[in-house]
Amino acid sequence: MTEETAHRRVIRARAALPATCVAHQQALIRSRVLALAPALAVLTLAWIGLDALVLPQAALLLAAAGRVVIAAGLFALATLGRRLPSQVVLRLFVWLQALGFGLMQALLAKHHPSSAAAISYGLAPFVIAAQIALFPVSWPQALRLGAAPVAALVIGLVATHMPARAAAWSDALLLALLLGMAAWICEAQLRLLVGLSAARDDASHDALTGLANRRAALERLAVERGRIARGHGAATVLMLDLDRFKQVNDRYGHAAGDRVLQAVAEAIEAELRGCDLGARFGGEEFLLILAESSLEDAMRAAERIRRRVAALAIDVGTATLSVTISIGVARLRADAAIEDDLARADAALYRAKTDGRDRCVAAPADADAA
Ligand SMILES: Nc1nc2c(ncn2[C@@H]2O[C@H](COP(=O)(O)OP(=O)(O)OP(=O)(O)O)[C@@H](O)[C@H]2O)c(=O)[nH]1
Repeated sequence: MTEETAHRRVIRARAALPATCVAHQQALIRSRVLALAPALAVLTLAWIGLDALVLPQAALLLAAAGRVVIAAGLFALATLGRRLPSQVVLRLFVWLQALGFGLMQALLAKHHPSSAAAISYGLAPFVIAAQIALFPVSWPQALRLGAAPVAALVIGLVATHMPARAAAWSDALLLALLLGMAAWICEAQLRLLVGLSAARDDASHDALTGLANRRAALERLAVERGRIARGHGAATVLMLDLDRFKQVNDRYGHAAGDRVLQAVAEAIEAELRGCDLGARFGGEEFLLILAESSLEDAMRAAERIRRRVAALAIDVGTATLSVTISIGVARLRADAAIEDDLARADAALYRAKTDGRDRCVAAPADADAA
């Protein structure tokens, strides 16, 4: 199963989980398993020292061999986990421990009955249940993961012939309680993550148009400029402004103006590639950052956007409106401040306005150099 498929499954299971949140969730799950697995492997090996204090020689050999196998599995998971979907990594993590320690207890019970209940093995289901609580997954997912410690407990109880005893029922009850609490904590973590993702989204997006906001655009400009300064590629900025937009507000009202801004934003978005960024930079001003594009590429893109917007028929309830835009285009330069390049794009936009609007103009220095 690919990471993409695993993502889709999670989204289906939790319809409200936004895609950005799923990415954070997957990253958290993976990083926690990759941090825990080697630590548990070392602890598992170190426990052989304690086994030596309480187990007879023959049982000790079996226990040590089992612990080495489990630790090797955990180390392997820590190494290979980066290449597997994080949901798979998490399932392997809990089932490896559950089956490993459960089978260990069963083997010890078979060959060395008095050693079976000795230190640690009986604790494994409870420790695994507590570990599940460390992951931000939905409560149904947490309960499904809970099948692993339940299996470990059943194997242990059957192997030590305890099912009929009161202690077995209290173990089962304790495990159910722990799993319920783990599921609750998992769900709480997931909700926190959803809230955090939404807050991050709000901080970087414009609420009206859904485009990036000014802050996100400035951050992206700094990244692009850094790339250019290191000699990687070229980038351009497009400063875009609606023509005579005040008249739209004055004639049709602010709500109609907002609808126009949304329609223009959609048109812009439709023309951008995945590597570009479209941002609402001010009231009716947009800033587009085109990655890996020369001035000629940018002028072609600007013209496409201008034509697309001019062709819009925007239904604002009381009327269907057409609007035009003017665009100033400038290259990002390695040896200039970002503010200077923005000022050049702005100057080109001003030229487009004074030349009659509904047109694209390249910044003078770029046009000369091109
Ligand atoms: N509906 C709406 N209007 C906005 C928003 N932000 C800014 N505006 C309006 O955008 C208009 C900008 O008008 P001006 O700067 O005079 O420019 P213009 O009418 O577009 O004229 P030119 O740019 O010269 O073509 C003002 O009426 C602002 O109130 C917004 O979020 N929603």
